[in-house]
Amino acid sequence: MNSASDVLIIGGGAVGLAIAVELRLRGVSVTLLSRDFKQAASHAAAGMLAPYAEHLDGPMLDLCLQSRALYPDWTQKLEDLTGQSTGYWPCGILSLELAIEGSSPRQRAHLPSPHSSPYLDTAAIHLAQPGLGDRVVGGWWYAEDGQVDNRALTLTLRLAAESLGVEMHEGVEVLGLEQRREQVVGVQTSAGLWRSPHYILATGAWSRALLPVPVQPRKGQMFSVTVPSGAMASATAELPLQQVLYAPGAYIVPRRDGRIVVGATSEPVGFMPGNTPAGLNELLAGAIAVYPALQHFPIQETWWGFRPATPDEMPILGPGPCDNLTLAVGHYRNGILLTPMTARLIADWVCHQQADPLLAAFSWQRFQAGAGLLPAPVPQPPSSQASPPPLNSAAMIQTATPADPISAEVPIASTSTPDPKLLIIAGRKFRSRLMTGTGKYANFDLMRRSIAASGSEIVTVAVRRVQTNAPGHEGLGEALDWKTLWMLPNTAGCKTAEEAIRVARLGREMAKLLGQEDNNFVKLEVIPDAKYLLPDPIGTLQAAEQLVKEGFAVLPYINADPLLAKRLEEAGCATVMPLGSPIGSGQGIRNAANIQIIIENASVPVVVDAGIGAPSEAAQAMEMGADALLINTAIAQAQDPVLMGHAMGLATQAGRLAYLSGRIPVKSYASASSPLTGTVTG
Ligand SMILES: Cc1cc2nc3c(=O)[nH]c(=O)nc-3n(C[C@H](O)[C@H](O)[C@H](O)COP(=O)(O)OP(=O)(O)OC[C@H]3O[C@@H](n4cnc5c(N)ncnc54)[C@H](O)[C@@H]3O)c2cc1C
Ligand SMILES: CC(=O)[C@@H](O)[C@H](O)COP(=O)(O)O
Repeated sequence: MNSASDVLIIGGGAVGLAIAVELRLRGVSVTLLSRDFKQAASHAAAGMLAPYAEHLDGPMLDLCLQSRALYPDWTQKLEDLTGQSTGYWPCGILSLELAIEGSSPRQRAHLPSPHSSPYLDTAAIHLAQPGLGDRVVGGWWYAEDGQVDNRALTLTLRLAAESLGVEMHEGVEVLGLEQRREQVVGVQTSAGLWRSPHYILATGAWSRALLPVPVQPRKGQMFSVTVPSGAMASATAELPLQQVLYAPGAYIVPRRDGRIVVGATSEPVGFMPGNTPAGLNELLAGAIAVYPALQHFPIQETWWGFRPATPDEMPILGPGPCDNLTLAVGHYRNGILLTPMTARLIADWVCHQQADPLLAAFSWQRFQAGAGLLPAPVPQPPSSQASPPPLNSAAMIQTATPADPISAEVPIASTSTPDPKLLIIAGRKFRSRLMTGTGKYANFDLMRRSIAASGSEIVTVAVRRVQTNAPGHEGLGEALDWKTLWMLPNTAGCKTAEEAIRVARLGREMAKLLGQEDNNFVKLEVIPDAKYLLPDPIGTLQAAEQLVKEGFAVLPYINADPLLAKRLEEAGCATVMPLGSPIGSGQGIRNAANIQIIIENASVPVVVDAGIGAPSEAAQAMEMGADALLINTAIAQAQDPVLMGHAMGLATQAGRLAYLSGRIPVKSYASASSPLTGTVTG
């Protein structure tokens, strides 16, 4: 076992390194473990310091402005410590407005300036920056924004950390945090167990592997060119670009050493590595439109990186869910800019347990409760009308009252960490992870009470059957309270992509008519096969691509095919919904291995849909790491649907909590529960 210093930092990107330096300067001993410096977003970034050009607002703007203000002294201090340049350059940023192709540039209206920065019209902007393309019709001059050479900065931070005596271990991967009650008691790593009094998580886009924080990778591709000597302004041998050009299609960041860095795509493709022709094409076209001379500059390098994105695009900073765990993750697009302020705030917290008021807006707990939630997430004990069989109440997990729904996520007697993560689909937040159906119920009253008992917030409705008043569906649209439930129109009954697209559009209208104006969700089912009700993968992909283009949040029902799931995710689907076994079969999870692969690779929520027959199977899917479930037949056709709804709701929660807790490994042999040594003989 390795005994670390006062503080153990996990992650050696700019954020982890800067915190290490700041803590050492305050006399704290620090160990830093990092898997791979080269994979860090800090290495891949463009290094813009752009709170204005990025159009930030609220507490995020405050944080970024304070961080930008720290940059001159902070970089000077690092340069004094190491003798190395950070490439900090307060060069200003020109944020450009482009005419839409085909429209008259003169007719293009511009947005008001967000920070009373000067707007430059067409003539002024071409004067301010010679060589701009014809499509540039104006823009804002943000004199206080600038840049730092992020690679030079991270190198300088590493040298500073080393020279200050930070114990750094590059190439060490942290595999898991060992938690006991509200304490981290150690970290399991590729180089053994480490213990420390305090831990800081600074693992960027990879944070979710260690803690269930809502951080997702958002890939960005980049390239760089070098300015050829012939392109220097001849009289002065000056570089042709002296400021950052920030445009909708691409940004262009000239470095002082003659490189020009161009970025960046923004792709929700998980951790898929590599530059792609489409990505580079997008950047090349965007950059050449802004600054045409660039098309003749030799390409120097192409690369990519993963931004750590949170649902609200703000970082997660400050105390974590354990007493001795501090979080500094999720800096998304502005982590280089936010590095000095993050280091200062985190060091204040660790050294003095002093939380700057600004930190409140960046707490991990903001994802636990609050805005955007529908109000009925708790599985409700069945009402007296449901005539439940006698239950041993002492054996039941207690649930909270409806007035306290969030606490019901955790069994009351438990000391485990509550699930900090909401289910987020297409930006909409839900507390319940169980979706339910509306078919096959004996009557609407039973349906309403079963859904309420399950705690489900998302309820799917077969658009075609409602529209045609199919048996059991007459008046179904009006039978549920859509003020408290979120409608998921589905395309059941559609055999082809074309039909499904048509029905999805009808579903959107139906949701509107029933009061959900902003509901763009559709559960996409393309099912040509009546016997097994298996979905058509090709038709599903085709329909999904079209519906995504039309602005739908598409939740496709699929066989558990990992490659198809990835293709659908790449096409922009909001979830993937692999079936456990055929619809209504009650066979449970018959394809666990493939569902596991889908879960491991998905960056969108994975909803296990269809075939679940019993609560143990619901729990099984959630224990595997599914984000949510959809269950219809097992509830609607149970002998007591209301009671079964309740059971399924609890099983979904139990499975989720078990997944978050981390189950013990399966072993071939027994291991005694009490010590084998030191026992009394006789
Ligand atoms: C293409 C691109 C352009 C960008 N441009 C800008 C910009 O212009 N301006 C700006 O301010 N920001 C920009 N960003 C965002 C910025 O780069 C990030 O927000 C910031 O670098 C995050 O820093 P970090 O230290 O938190 O994470 P990272 O730099 O990603 O570092 C995380 C480190 O943790 C390590 N790690 C992860 N898991 C483990 C584990 N289990 N065990 C051990 N080590 C682990 C990783 O190996 C990595 O070294 C850009 C990002 C990208 C990808
Ligand atoms: C209602 C619905 O969408 C079903 O088609 C879904 O697939 C659930 O399947 P089970 O009825 O097997 O739970």
